[in-house]
Amino acid sequence: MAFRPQRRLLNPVYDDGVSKPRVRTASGTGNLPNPRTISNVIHSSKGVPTILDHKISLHVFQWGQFLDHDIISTPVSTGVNGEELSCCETNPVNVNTDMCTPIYVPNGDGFFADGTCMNVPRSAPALDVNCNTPSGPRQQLNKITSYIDGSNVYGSSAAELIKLRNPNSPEYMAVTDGNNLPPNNDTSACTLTVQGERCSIAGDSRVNVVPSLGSYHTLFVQEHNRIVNLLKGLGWTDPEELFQEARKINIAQIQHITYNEFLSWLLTRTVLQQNNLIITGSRTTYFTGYDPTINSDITNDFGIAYRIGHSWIPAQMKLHTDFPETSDINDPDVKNIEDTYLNPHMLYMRGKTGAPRMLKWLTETNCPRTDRLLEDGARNKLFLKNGVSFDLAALNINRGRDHGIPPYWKYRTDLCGETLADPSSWTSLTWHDNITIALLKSVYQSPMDIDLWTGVMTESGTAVVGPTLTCIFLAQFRALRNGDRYWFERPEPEGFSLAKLAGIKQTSLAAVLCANVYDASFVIPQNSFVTGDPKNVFLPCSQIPKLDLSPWNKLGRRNLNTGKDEFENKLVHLLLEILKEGDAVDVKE
Ligand code: HEM
Ligand SMILES: [Ca+2]
Repeated sequence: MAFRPQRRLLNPVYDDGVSKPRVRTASGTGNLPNPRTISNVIHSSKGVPTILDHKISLHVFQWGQFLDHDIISTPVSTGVNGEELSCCETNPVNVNTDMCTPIYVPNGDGFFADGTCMNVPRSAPALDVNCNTPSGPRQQLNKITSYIDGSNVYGSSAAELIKLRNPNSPEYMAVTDGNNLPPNNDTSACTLTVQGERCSIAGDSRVNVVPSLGSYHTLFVQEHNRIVNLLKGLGWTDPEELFQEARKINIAQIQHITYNEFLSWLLTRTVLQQNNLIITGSRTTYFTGYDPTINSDITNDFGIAYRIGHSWIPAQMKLHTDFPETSDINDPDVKNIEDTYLNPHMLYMRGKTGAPRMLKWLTETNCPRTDRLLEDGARNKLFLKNGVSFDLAALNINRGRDHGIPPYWKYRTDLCGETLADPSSWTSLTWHDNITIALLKSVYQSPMDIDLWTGVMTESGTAVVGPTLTCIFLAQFRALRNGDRYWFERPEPEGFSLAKLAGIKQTSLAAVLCANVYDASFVIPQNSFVTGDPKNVFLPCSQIPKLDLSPWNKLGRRNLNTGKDEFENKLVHLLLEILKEGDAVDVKE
């Protein structure tokens, strides 16, 4: 259900105990550093060329954001008619601190002019059922469903979904201009460049933020329609049944890819294994970890910490260009990211083939390294329009304080079980290297003041992300699987039969890309996230294991696809299952 309050891993720390943003230092003397100052000192990539991670592709970046948009969207305060608030008062003491938390840029910034103020409304407070302010500390909302349920594709409510389905053939999701997303009639939802371009609608309202995100939304709408066609070929006819089953399969794929590929890289398979979060290769067992008492709601703390993905934002967006094609010199295939925010133009370029070209570019390009640095296009030029822009790092730090998120060290002790002899000593920062500690020291009065986002962005360790972030992630991703009644590895009717489940477990991001954007002969890394690993083989799309829908066959004795006898098919299927089972690496839950 959408519009539920976010849960918390730790109790909030507000300035007045209940609502005012955290502003004071741990020692009680003076205020915390300005978020823009922290951003300049810790998160600036000025003068540092982007360091790419040669092991991973930009699908890590794009899956990361797409997943974020399935599980969390925090609404902000608005005026009575939903209009944007103006939070930047000339005199900061006049700021309405219930609804506003503007960032006043300190003078001599180097990028923003003296006197610049970033207009930042506070996240809206959750009200009780009578729309009154509840007693106790201020809580924030999630306006989408926390479950990984493809709400970014299908919407978070029946009312949203109806606008996204094809009204004439309701088994399909609506598409426009061939394969683009349906138009948003509100043309202010994005900036349009050329006649004929449209802002899009999708299951999540942030679809227009960057074109690569739009290309992912397109991919999963297309994938829905492709599954519908496959089911039709297997004898499915009822439009509603077709829609619901295709949706269920599409969501199952998203869940599978998230845990089996994305999280397997981010947290490592070993950590997933230790925490019972591995999707087993088993073809004979269901997932039995479902616990109806677990609340899967997104946690506020996770919503701040998962912004680690802002480190993966690339400096530029690009379209794949086929050899010997050349780019249009007046409208090149590569653009700085600040020229692509809330602008779908790239998706409309080259005869509206932008979406598949962008997806191909994501496959063939390395992702920026997971570190504390943000590209200039995100840290100085976020949402640049008419000379006004934002700093995404400063926004993250500021948002954490708006939500009363406790400082970083509290998560180490109170959530992750570390014992710190003296959290006020800089030597307590065991997960930080010396250079980073020196930088933190130059801006924060005490290690007990370090904001959660900055703390986890600067942590190092042996894995991709540091131990505290791993601990926060595990708490969330455990809840998202173990508390989901509709988790795809559960038996029917919520989940699937074992045969169907085995068919779903064949899928991967590569398989979805092969089915929708590449030719059968295209050679793709089998795991399209972790492209630079020698163990990861490259295969032509025709040989990439793919979603196997044969267990969905509703046809009588003859399968129209193969012309084979159904009984014969079943026998072959059973034999294959037995053979596969023999070599499957099976971890019993
Ligand atoms: C070009 C790409 C991206 C842009 C422009 C972008 C921009 C933003 C902005 C403007 C916010 C709200 C900031 C605030 O006022 O608090 C935000 C929130 C967030 N971002 Fe990103 N982001 C991008 C990519 C990513 C990626 C790759 C991830 C994760 C892998 C991510 C995770 C999040 C999360 C978890 C939130 C909090 C969402 C909420 O609570 O509503 N973002 N992002
Ligand atoms: Ca969701």
